[in-house]
Amino acid sequence: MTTDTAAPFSPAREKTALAARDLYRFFRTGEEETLALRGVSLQVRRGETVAVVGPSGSGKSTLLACLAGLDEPAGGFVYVGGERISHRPEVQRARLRARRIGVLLQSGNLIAHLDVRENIRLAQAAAGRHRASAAPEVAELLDGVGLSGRSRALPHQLAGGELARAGLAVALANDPDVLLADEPTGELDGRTELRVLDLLKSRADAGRGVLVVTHNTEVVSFADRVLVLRDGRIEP
Ligand SMILES: Nc1ncnc2c1ncn2[C@@H]1O[C@H](COP(=O)(O)OP(=O)(O)OP(=O)(O)O)[C@@H](O)[C@H]1O
Repeated sequence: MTTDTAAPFSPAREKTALAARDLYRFFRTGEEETLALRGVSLQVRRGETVAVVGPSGSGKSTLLACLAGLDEPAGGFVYVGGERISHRPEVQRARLRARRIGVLLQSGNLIAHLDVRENIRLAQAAAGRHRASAAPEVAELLDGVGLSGRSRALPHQLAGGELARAGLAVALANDPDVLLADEPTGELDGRTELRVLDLLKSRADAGRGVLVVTHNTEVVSFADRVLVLRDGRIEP
């Protein structure tokens, strides 16, 4: 493993929103070792939506966590917007993530005691003043996800679909280069699902990258490319 800052491949900033090369991730539980990722390479170009599908246990959540810099791969690299996020101290990964990546996990990304507006502002503050000043307005973000009028609601006051959309607004709070989402349409009714898919599409149309992990066939058919993960590898 090298920690060289020079790009070992060509995650050209102008074309590539996200690039991963040769990602390996092991888990050890007692005597048992699980190889969750076995050499995963992928790119998400600017303007592109990529869906990752695969059976349970194939490594999708592990991959998403490594791409987001929430987890460190044992080997390989992740670049976002041309900057390496893997193999950096946690504090640097968090800063880079706040500035460049929107992450929507199924576990949610909202702070329970803050209302929706405060959650968005917190995400913007985490990216620093410079970035926040260029970030979308709270009202614009909420309008985009169809939650105008819910800005003062606390997470526990939101229904499942509203919660998912509030999470999406937080993930988009800093106009990220790339949006990484785990089942973004998981709990949505048909109409809201279409709205979220439109929003993801408009992210890509605006030159950002979108990568979604999903089992939903609507989401799969809307993606520009589909990657199948099986036993920690992308199928050729
Ligand atoms: N913290 C952990 N400790 C031990 N093993 C783990 C850990 N996290 C994941 N694994 C193992 O790594 C493999 C990949 O898990 P992962 O959760 O990434 O799969 P997945 O495709 O997201 O599954 P699902 O669709 O069920 O969420 C599985 O065998 C899982 O048991």
